[in-house]
Amino acid sequence: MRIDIVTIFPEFFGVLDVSLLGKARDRGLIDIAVHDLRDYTHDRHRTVDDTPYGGGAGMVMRPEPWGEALDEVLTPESVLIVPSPAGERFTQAIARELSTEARLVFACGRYEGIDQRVVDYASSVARVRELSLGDYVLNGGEVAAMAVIEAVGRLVPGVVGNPESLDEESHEGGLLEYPSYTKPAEWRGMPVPPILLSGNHGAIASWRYEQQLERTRRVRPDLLGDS
Ligand SMILES: CN1CCC[C@H](Cn2ccc3ccc(-c4n[nH]c(N)c4C#N)cc32)C1
Repeated sequence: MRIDIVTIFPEFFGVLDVSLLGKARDRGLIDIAVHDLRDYTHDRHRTVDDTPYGGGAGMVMRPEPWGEALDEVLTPESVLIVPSPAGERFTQAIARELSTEARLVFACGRYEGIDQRVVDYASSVARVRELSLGDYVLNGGEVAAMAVIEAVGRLVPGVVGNPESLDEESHEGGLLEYPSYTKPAEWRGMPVPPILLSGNHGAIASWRYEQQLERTRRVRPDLLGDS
């Protein structure tokens, strides 16, 4: 998978050189390139924003630099992901969809957002998905892009050592994950649930499924279609 990120804060993505995704990059499973939007400006001040038509607070990101940047990184097979509070809610199902794509491009906006004509133009040359992390307002798209890249990247075959672990985690199969325990068998007076020490793998699987149902009913009844 090839990932291109366009942003005015390229240094924000330095963390992608470490941890699981860093190893995936070293192993050639994921190729990530970060592009500074200001490299696609041509004025002395490398200006990326301007005042909004129609008035209103804040500044809007100019279309010209974005057009030049996306001309360079978008291909017909790309999916352009535009983080936005007005986007569709990002979910594990969308992460799975995106993990099968060959090329992802992230357009990280700032200020009050990107001139709408950039998304409109990009939609004529590639698939575009405006995605939201959730119903709250961030200051830009970088945090959301990082979250999507991590959620998608870990689903790329070969990135996670034990692919079976991906099947039992939260939001796979529509349920939250079961609670996990490790040594010691008792800690601060709290024992590990005895079933987990029984060696009875069928009973352990049943207990874990019941734990998933109970936790989902308690914390996220909406996932079960309950109001
Ligand atoms: C006051 N204004 C309102 C409009 C957005 C302005 C900041 N901003 C500029 C670009 C941009 C991209 C994403 C998000 C964002 N916020 N919340 C989420 N779930 C997001 C996601 N994905 C926010 C963003 C601030």
